[in-house]
Amino acid sequence: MARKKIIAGNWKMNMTPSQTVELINTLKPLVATEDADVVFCVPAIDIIPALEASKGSNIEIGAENMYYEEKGAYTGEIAPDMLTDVGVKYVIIGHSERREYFAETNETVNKKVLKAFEHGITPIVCCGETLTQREQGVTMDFIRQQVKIAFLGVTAEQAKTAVIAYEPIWAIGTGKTATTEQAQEVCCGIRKCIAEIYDEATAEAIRIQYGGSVNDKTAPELFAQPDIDGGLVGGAALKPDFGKIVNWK
Ligand SMILES: O=C[C@H](O)COP(=O)(O)O
Repeated sequence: MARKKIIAGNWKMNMTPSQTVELINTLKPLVATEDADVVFCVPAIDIIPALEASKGSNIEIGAENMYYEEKGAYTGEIAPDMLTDVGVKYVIIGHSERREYFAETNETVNKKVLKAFEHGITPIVCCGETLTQREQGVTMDFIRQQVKIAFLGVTAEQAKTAVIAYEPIWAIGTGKTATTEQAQEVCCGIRKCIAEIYDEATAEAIRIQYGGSVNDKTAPELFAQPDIDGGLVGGAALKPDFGKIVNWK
């Protein structure tokens, strides 16, 4: 069974609501395709204008984060119901920037992943090693731990619909893309890890993205790899070139 590619933009903390509308109007015709799922993960305040602006297009809107409680005294957080109420289908969980600057751990990532599934939101679960870990030769050990904890308590049926984003931290926003071989090797390792946790059918179904300085030049070779099912794109998702990344073939 061929997996449909999923190409997502992670806008991070960029774009005001009015800039959001402008950017989506520019990108809408450029990202039109039936070959891939196209997702724009945007800051919370941009979600509603993004949904409005993308109406009638193939663009799905995702959130960049979500809390794992239903509601209550959690100042500044966004509840899953708030996302589903307006039509959000995806949420990025455990991005390395959330782990580094906002103290997210494998355990909070797991709670958020479970909560996302409970609400029918597809989590894009991020993992990835630091440069030191790569140099120490522990890349796969580290990532396997991240993935195993993130998926604790997740059923095989749920896992089949999940998205994992492999993002080597040293390649994020640095202009240093992992080589195609490095990216394929880790994505293949993640798929094997999913097969160990669940079974071959789940491993075959789950979609694994690569992220880290993806651009329109590197995307075609990366996305042609057998275990790379698309990308999670930061900087290049804010430019018209994102259209070329989406239509990489
Ligand atoms: O989530 C996206 C990644 O952090 C990649 O960002 P980048 O494409 O700007 O390196």
